[in-house]
Amino acid sequence: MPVTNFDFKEKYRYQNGFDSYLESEAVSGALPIGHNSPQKPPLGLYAEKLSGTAFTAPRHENKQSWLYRILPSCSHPPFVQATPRNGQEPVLEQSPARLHYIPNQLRWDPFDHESDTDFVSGLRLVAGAGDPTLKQGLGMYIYAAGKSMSAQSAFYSADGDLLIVAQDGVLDIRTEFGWLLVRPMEIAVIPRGVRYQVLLPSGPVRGYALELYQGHFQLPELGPIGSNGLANVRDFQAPVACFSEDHGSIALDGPNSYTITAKFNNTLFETKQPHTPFDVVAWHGNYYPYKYDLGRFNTIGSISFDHPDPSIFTVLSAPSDHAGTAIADFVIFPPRWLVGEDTFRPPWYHRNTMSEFMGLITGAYDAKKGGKGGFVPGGASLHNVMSGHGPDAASYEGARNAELKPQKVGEGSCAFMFESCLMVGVTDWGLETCHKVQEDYNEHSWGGVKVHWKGMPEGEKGQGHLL
Ligand SMILES: O=C(O)Cc1cc(O)ccc1O
Ligand SMILES: [Fe+2]
Repeated sequence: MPVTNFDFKEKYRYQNGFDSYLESEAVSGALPIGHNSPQKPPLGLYAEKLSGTAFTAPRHENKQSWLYRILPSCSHPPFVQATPRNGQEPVLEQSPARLHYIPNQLRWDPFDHESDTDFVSGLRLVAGAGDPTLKQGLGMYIYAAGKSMSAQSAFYSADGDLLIVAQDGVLDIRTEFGWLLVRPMEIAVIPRGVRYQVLLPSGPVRGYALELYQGHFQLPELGPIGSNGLANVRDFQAPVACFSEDHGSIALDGPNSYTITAKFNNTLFETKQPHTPFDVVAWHGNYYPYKYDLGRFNTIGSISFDHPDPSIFTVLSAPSDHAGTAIADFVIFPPRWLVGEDTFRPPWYHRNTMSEFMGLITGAYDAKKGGKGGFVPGGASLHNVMSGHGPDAASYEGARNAELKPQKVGEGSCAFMFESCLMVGVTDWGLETCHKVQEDYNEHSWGGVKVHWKGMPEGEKGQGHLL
């Protein structure tokens, strides 16, 4: 029987901090002191470095971790392209030629739960931009899984960092660095290359994910807000080291074999090895998986007038090379007080040079009706570059006529947005195969917008500027 070092009370201990330099050892003395790679690391472990940036990246960007493990991760036979399992395959196709770039506003009904998939086979690329081979762009996913990944398996992506937004069901994520329990209203980030396994302790799961092909998520600058607010550094949680001792002694295809699946240029490859990939006894570094509870977000807004830009609700931001312009911002709309005087309080009508993919974790969104055919938990919308959008007609009329008392909006609800500076293409799956696109989205939302124009003031009638 494989031996693991955790007792269940200890399993979900975390270390706190964002982009911190952390260290953790499951057995005391496993971390070398004053060295990264001694001639013989403690306890007979191998030292292995995991780089999340170029060796020469500037210090403030540099990301790496040192793992002290029973066997190095290279000890496996060559990868071969994975064959479909029970016809259940993830939908990952992202060649720009296969994506549909369309200016229409799109909205999806809640995506289906699935029973036969695990986290990997249940990944569906809905939309994306760029190319993982060039380390440019991003992919936007829905996941729906009904089964845990096999205890003898692990997955990693060479394509990017994966931000997971849990919408329904609990994910128990075993990583090389230790465990993360991710519940609805929590998010997790699994950096490029980190091996992990997703277990479902309480049944089927569904949620959203964003894969970032370039750079890493950062906390947004706070500017005049000051040194606290929005997502605070100490509320990000990283695992503690936790390992299995199953270093294997039987044949590669024997019952004790571990399957490692790699996502490499949006194609899955597999290999089998006799030893567990979860054999990291200790680690130190600033390149690690982490989770964050969205309930801890310190929401900030206007206390005078006007509706501010949604950038004040940014949890994490992945910048492009151009200051202030993100490849991906992860933005949430949590419960908050609105007090603006003489203000139209919901989002204004707008067109944006950025593209906006939105999802709803729970509850309702203040600019859109819920219910059948509306914006519903587990569904999504996409307002691409310069596609006009804003409150649906009923929400507009409601807010236009509302008495402007202090009002708590979004109680018990949370919508989110993946906002990108890139034009986003939609996959065949997102447009056709999923059968969730709402054909009447425009009509349903804006078909009923009324004319409120009062006509030319008396003295102006008949003037030449009306053509
Ligand atoms: O379109 C949306 O619903 C998202 C959004 C919200 C907001 O408060 C301001 C701008 C914006 O794009
Ligand atoms: Fe918008």
